[in-house]
Amino acid sequence: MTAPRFHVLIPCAGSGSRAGGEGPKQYRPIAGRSMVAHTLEAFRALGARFATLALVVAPEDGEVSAALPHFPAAGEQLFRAGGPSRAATVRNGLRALRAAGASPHDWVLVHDAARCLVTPTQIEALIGACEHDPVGGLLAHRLPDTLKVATPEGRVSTTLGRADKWLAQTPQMFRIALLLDALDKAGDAVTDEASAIEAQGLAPLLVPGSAQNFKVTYADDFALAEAVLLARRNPDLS
Ligand SMILES: Nc1ccn([C@@H]2O[C@H](COP(=O)(O)OP(=O)(O)OP(=O)(O)O)[C@@H](O)[C@H]2O)c(=O)n1
Ligand SMILES: C[C@](O)(CO)[C@H](O)COP(=O)(O)O
Repeated sequence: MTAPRFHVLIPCAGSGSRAGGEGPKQYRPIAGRSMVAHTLEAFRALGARFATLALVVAPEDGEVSAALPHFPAAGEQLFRAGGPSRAATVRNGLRALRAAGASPHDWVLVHDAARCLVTPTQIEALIGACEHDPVGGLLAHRLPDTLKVATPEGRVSTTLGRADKWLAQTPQMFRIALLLDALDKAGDAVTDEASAIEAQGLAPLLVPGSAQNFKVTYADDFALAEAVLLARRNPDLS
């Protein structure tokens, strides 16, 4: 069998409702460029590591060309195949990847457009930890805070032990055929790829990520993301 290749799939078809503001959050400027431009840059920095770098946007998307003027370049694909949920977007993107020539046995790294702080070092760490693993895995961050369970009235009902709790991040890396089959069976309720794999009775590998690889979700996350990106440009601040 030929060696598996690595593909990147970036779901970029969300509406960003929790972030508020005008238009989908992934196209809003952070530190001088669109959020998704920063996301893409982290993968482009790894050059020939990836056979395909694909972005999945909504069919009616009218902003991606302005947000990413030099996309798609060679080895890059724009799929106008976003769906109503993140899971649907990823499923449609995986099918488009297969139609574009990716093999069932190849690896795919699925990464949120909204995690614009991921670094090439973190991506390489995930690949290094997973490429010989029988299941695959995900970047994740050990829960740093005490974890409370709430009552419907907004009071604490109990406190959970945190030693075995991790925050799921992306990229999440699995074989294409395994992931597509798992997502087909899981439906739209799963919020990440690992959940679909878990539902098949498999145990994805947790690979330590970083608190900085957070998902820009709420309005005040933009300022934090911008501060981190600017600090990385200025080593005196980082
Ligand atoms: N139907 C969807 C929903 C989400 N996403 C993508 O999945 C990633 C993570 O989703 P998140 O940012 O949490 O979702 P949004 O839908 O953008 O935001 P919200 O849930 O606040 O509306 C983002 O890159 C988003 O663009 C997608 O491609 N298709
Ligand atoms: C995939 C993810 O980023 C892992 O934390 C997250 O589950 C996306 O979920 P959301 O419901 O779209 O925020």
